[in-house]
Amino acid sequence: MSDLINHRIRQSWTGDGAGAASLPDRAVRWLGQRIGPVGADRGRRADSVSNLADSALPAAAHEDLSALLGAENVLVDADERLARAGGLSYLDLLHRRLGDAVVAPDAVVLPASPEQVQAVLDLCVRHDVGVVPFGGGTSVVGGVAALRGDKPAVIALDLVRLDALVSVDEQSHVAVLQAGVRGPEAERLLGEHGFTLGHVPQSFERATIGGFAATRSAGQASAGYGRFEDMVAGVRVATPKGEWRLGVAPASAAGPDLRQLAVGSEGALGVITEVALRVRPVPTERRYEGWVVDGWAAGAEAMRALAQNHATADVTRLSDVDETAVSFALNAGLKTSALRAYLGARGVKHPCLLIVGWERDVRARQRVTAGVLRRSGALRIGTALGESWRHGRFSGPRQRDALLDLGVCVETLETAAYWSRLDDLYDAVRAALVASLGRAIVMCHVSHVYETGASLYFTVLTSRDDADPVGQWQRAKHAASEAIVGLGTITHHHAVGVDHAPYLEPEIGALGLSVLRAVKSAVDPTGILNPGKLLA
Ligand SMILES: Cc1cc2nc3c(=O)[nH]c(=O)nc-3n(C[C@H](O)[C@H](O)[C@H](O)COP(=O)(O)OP(=O)(O)OC[C@H]3O[C@@H](n4cnc5c(N)ncnc54)[C@H](O)[C@@H]3O)c2cc1C
Repeated sequence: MSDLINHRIRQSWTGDGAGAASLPDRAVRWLGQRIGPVGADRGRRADSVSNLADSALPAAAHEDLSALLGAENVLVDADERLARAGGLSYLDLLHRRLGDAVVAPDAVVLPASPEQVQAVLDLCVRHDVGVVPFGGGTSVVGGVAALRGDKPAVIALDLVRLDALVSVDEQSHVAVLQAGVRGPEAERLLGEHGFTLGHVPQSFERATIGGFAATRSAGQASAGYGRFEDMVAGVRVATPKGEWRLGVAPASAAGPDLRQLAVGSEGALGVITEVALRVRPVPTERRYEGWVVDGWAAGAEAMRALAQNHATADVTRLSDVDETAVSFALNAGLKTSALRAYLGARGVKHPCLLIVGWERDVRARQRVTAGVLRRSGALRIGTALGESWRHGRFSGPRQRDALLDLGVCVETLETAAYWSRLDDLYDAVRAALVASLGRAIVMCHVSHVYETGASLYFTVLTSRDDADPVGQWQRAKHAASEAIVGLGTITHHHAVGVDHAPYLEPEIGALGLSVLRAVKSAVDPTGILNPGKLLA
């Protein structure tokens, strides 16, 4: 099939462009001055995709899957296959925008229960068909790429129909959700019982419970609610060797915690069908504040002081000088010139924005946090800035679409390190990106803090190199990854997928890798699960 007109293909966060943000003219001009040519004529979207191969799903497998799930839940038409052809990284979106050939799964399969997921796996073992577990498809590391490995065909096992709240143990504060429930629906279902998960990554609107667990996701409020793995009390996992259920008590000394083999398994060790989660009462009050600190080093010290004095807010976040400047420049709603004047009058030369937000025990905790921040030299700007951040907290992906439309290469990468290495890591990654990209804005924030260290989340904006747009980002990403090795982790929350697989061994060692391979061969001896991910 060639030159297929396809409206389902995901060229953006919003898919068809509805709901996409647009950037004010002055922001576009400001960007052009900083990174070179940008403009409406540079972000063309293809309305066609070339060379989508016909489905290679063997007829016998198709028949068996249809008998199991009903023909309407085994989709082989191009639209459905293209809609699951990869995730949402810059390169994923770029390939589709440019109309490049895409690799799509041979079929999309929609089981409706954990039992059906298990039966699909059994069937795929018999027919030797690869399986890509597909949640919200928001992976930015190639986690849902339709790779076949040594298999003749691969299906996307979309968990969208596993959309139920299974149970709520109100006494223990544990709820069981099926894997395909998306972030907002999880909050709605739990909210009916007076609970919240408090897991709000920027991909919240689309990503799923199963995807959060499979990638060790971290939400914007991780300082208060924990990373997703901290919330996981138990898992139900389908594997080619049968079902695995783990998690019978809040804590256990019965050997290594095998739940952690499912959490972060990225679809390579099993399909997570249900997750038991620690939940908390819905907050009755919230307060978000903006603070400013002078310079990145002072900001990082303030974050460390908060973490080590147990004074973090539920959201605790620091932007570096460049990210602060960009958010002032791109955010038309903020009265940024007045703010700059105020900061100048207070002697702040290199403003770095700090956002802190509390969702329980607000008054008492706010006093503790504020005390540490003041001692760290930070200035409170007020709740307007904090609330403005809270309201725009999910708008990043829409702004990314608007930037892609202008021909901007925009991508993010993340890592984490101990406090003693954080500055070195920050400098090394920045230097690698700038050396590779030339004229670029490289900005960073800390949004996940621990007593022992913090994450670093870099965002890069540069004018797209039309002669070699893919190579432009691949070289920069490689340079940044090389800079990370030895100083921090190759991924703090985006997971390994395809993109980080070459860097797994330097991080966990050859022995670590062989332990993971041994586990894989125990649960998936013929290697049908997510070929080429995690363990490339
Ligand atoms: C704009 C944007 C912002 C983001 N912000 C954040 C953020 O703030 N924090 C964060 O942690 N991540 C973030 N991400 C990354 C991504 O959203 C997370 O990795 C998320 O956890 C993936 O969930 P998903 O349901 O979309 O999974 P998918 O993308 O569908 O899958 C991700 C991986 O998990 C596997 N998988 C999915 N479901 C299952 C299952 N049920 N069983 C077994 N394996 C499964 C897939 O095979 C794949 O390898 C962001 C991504 C984007 C595009």
